[in-house]
Amino acid sequence: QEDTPIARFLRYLQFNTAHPNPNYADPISFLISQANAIGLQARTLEFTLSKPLLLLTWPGSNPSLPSVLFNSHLDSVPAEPSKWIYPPFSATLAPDGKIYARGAQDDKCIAMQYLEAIRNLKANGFTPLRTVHISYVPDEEIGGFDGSAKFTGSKEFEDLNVGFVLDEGQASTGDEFRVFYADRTPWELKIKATGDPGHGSRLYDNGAMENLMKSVEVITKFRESQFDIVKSGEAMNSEVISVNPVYLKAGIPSPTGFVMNMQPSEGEAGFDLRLPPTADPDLIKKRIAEEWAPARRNMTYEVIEKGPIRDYLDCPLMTLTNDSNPWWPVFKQAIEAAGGKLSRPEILASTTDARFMRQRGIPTFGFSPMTNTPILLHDHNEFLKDTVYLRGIEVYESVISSLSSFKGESY
Ligand SMILES: CSCC[C@H](NC=O)C(=O)O
Ligand SMILES: [Zn+2]
Ligand SMILES: [Zn+2]
Repeated sequence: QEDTPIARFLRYLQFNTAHPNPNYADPISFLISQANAIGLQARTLEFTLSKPLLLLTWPGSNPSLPSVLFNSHLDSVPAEPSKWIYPPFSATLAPDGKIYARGAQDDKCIAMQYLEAIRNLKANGFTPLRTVHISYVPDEEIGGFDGSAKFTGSKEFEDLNVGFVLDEGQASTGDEFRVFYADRTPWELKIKATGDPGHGSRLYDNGAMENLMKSVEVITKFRESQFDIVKSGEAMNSEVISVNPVYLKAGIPSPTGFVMNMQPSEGEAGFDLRLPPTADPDLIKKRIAEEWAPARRNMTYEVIEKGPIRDYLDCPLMTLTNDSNPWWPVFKQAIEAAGGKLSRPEILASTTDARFMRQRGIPTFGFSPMTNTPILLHDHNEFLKDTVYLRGIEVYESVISSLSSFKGESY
C-alpha cells in the first residue's frame, strides 16, 4: 500500500465515525501508529466509557512555558449515501483531485494535516521551544459534553498548561483564509400550547393551535428582523441571533393520519436558537417568556442551554484579535509567512469545542486552512481538493513552528 500524505489522509477518512455509532477505536489505533512512526508520545484518556480521547505530545525544549494545543474531533455527522456520488466513507479521489468523504472538511483534514506538518518539521530538524499537544476528541458533533467538556475540566488538561489553542474553522470560498474568534451559543427552545378542544367546525378563542400558531408567527417576525440585518449587509449571519423552527407537533393521530374534525387541546414546536457572544441572554429569556410563549396565551416553554455563555471570569467567550492578545500577531504572521492572508476575523455561526477552551480563559482560534473551497460541512458530497489539502500542510508547518517558538515568557 502507498504511503504518501494523500494515501494516509484517505485511510483516516475511511473510518466510519458517523453518529449515532461512531467508530472511535480504529481511527485512534491508526493515529497512534502514525504518532509512533513520527516519534510523538501518545496516550488515550477515557472520561466517558467507550468515548476515548487521544492526546499526542511533542515535548518542547522549554517545557515550563505554556504549551500550544491543536485540537480536532474524531466524530462525524451522518451521511445519506444515496445522495452522494461516491459512498461517504469510501474516500474516493476523483480524477479532478477532489477527495470525497464525510469528514473531508469537518474536520479530518486538520487532524491529519497537524501530523503531516510535524512529520515535515521533524524531518527538517526543527525542535519546538514550547511543548506541542494534539488532541483528538469524541462527540463534538453532539455537543462535546462527554468529550472536550470533560477533558478541559480535567486534572490531565490542567497539567498540560495550555497557553493557546487552534481548533477547527470553516472553508473559505475565496483566496483568503478564515479565522474564528468566537462561536455562537446554541439553545434548544421548546414551546407548548394548550387550549380547549372542540369540534372542527367551531370558531372559538384560545384553542391550542391558535395559541401555538400565534407564537410561531411572533417568532418568525423576530427571525425576519434578524435576517433583515444580515440581508442589508449590516452584520454577518453569525453576528445576529438565529432562531429556526425544527419541528412542529400537534394533532390527534388516527389510523389514516390525523383526526380531521377535532381541534386538539395541545401543540408543540421546537426551535434551534443561536446567540452570538454579544447577545444578552436575559433579554432573550424575557422575550421568550413575554412574547414567544406567554402564559396569557396558555403557553409553557423549556429552554435548554447547550453550553457555556461566559468564561470563568464572567466575560463573553471571545478571543481577542488585536495586539493585546500576544498570540494574535504570531498566528497572523505565520499565515503570511506561508504566503497566505487572513480575512477579517469572524464569529462562527455554529459551535465547536473551542468554547470549552475559551471558557477556561485560553485564547483559542478556529482555523481550517481551506481556500477556494465550497463550504460543504454537514452537506452531501463533502469534498476537499488534494492540492488544497497539501497546501494546508505547508500552512501548518509555518503555524506550528511559529507558535511553538513564541518566546513571550508569561503566556
Ligand atoms: C448543541 S451543541 C451541537 C454542536 C454542533 N457542532 C457542530 O455542528 C452544532 O450544532 O453547532
Ligand atoms: Zn467539526
Ligand atoms: Zn460538524
